[in-house]
Amino acid sequence: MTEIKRAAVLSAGSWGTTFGKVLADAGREVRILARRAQVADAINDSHTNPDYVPEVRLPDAVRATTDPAVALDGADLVVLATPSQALRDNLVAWKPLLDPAASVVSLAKGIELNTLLRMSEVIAEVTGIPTDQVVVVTGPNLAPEIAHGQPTAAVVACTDLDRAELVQRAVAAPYFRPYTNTDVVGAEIGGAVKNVIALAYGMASGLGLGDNTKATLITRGLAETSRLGERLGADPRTFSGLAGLGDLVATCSSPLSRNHRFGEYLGRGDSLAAAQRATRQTAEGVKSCRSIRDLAHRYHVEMPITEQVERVCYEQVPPSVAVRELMSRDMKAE
Ligand SMILES: NC(=O)C1=CN([C@@H]2O[C@H](COP(=O)(O)OP(=O)(O)OC[C@H]3O[C@@H](n4cnc5c(N)ncnc54)[C@H](O)[C@@H]3O)[C@@H](O)[C@H]2O)C=CC1
Ligand SMILES: O=C(CO)COP(=O)(O)O
Repeated sequence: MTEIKRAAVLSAGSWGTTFGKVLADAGREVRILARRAQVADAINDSHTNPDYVPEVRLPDAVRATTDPAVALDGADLVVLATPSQALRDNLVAWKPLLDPAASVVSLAKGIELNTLLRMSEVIAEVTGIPTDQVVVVTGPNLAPEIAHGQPTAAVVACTDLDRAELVQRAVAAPYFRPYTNTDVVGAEIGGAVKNVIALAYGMASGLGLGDNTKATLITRGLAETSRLGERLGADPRTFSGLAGLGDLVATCSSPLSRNHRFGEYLGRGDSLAAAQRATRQTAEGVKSCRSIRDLAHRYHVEMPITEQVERVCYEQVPPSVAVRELMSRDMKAE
C-alpha cells in the first residue's frame, strides 16, 4: 500500500473541519466538502470555519469545495464526517466518485436507526467496498480541544492491520497520537454507546447530583457497553482503552460535549425540542439511544441506563423517575 497523499473530508462540521486540520498538520493535502458555499468560501479565503471551529486558523493545505467530485478527485483517503443517520443517503450520492482502492475512514459515532447497523457496516453495504478497507477513527477526541492543538490520543481500527498502520501514519500529528486496533466492532460500539451514557451523565448534572452518582454512571455505563460489545464479537480489552473508557470519561465529564450538554438541559427539565434548539450541533446519543436499545433487545443484552435514556427522550419519563427506576432494580453481583 502506498503512503496516503490526499484526503477528502466529507462534511465541514465541527469534527470534519478539525480532522481536516489534523490531516494537514500530519502532512496531507486536504479537501473538505461543505454543503454551504459560505462555509467553503470562509475556509478558502480566510482559513476559518467560524460556524463550527471558531477562532482557529486552518492550515493552507486545507482547501474546501461544495462539489463532491472535486473533493474526491485523486483522494486516496476518504474521511466520512457526516452525522450517523445522514451517512447512508449521502454515501449513495458519493459512491460513484470514490476511488475503489481508497481507504475509507468513518468518524461518526452512532448506530443506524431501523437497520441497527454500525457505520462501517453501512459504508460496506452502500459502497460495496470490502470491510478491510474501512477504518474507524475514535477515542477521546473533543473537536474544540483538538482544534486548539491540545494533545490527545486516538484509535485507528481496521480489520486489516497493515491498513490501520497506513492510516495511523497518515493522521499522526504532533498533538494527535493514534494507536492501531483490529477490533472494529469494539471501537464502534464504544464510540456509539458513550454518547448515550454522556446524556445520562448530563442529566445527573442537570438534576444537581454529585460525583458518586456520576462515577456510578461511568462505571455501570462501561459495564453495559462491554456487555453489548462482547455479545457482538468485540474484544473486551477495547473497552478499557481509548475507544471505551477514554472516550466515555472525556465525553461524560466535559461541558464541551454536545451529548453532555443535551443531557444537562433534559435534567433541568427542558423538553427534547428545547434541548435540540439549545445545542444546535449533532448530539448522536439522542437518536442512537433508540437504535442501541433495539440492538440490546435483539441480542438479549441488559442495558438499563440506555433503556432509561431512551424513555426520557421519547416516552416523557422525567429524569428523576429514570434515576429512581435505575436505583430500584433487582440486587445482583457486580
Ligand atoms: N465534534 C466532536 O468533537 C466529535 C464528533 N464525532 C462524531 O462525528 C460526527 C459528526 O459530528 P460533528 O462534526 O461534530 O457534527 P456537527 O453538528 O458539528 O456537524 C455536522 C456536519 O454534517 C453536516 N450535515 C448535517 N446533516 C447532514 C445531512 N443530512 N447531509 C449531509 N450533511 C449533513 C452539517 O452541515 C455539518 O457540516 C458525529 O457522528 C459525531 O459523533 C466524533 C468525534 C469527535
Ligand atoms: O465524540 C466526542 C468526543 O470523543 C464528541 O462528543 P460530543 O458529540 O458529545 O460532543
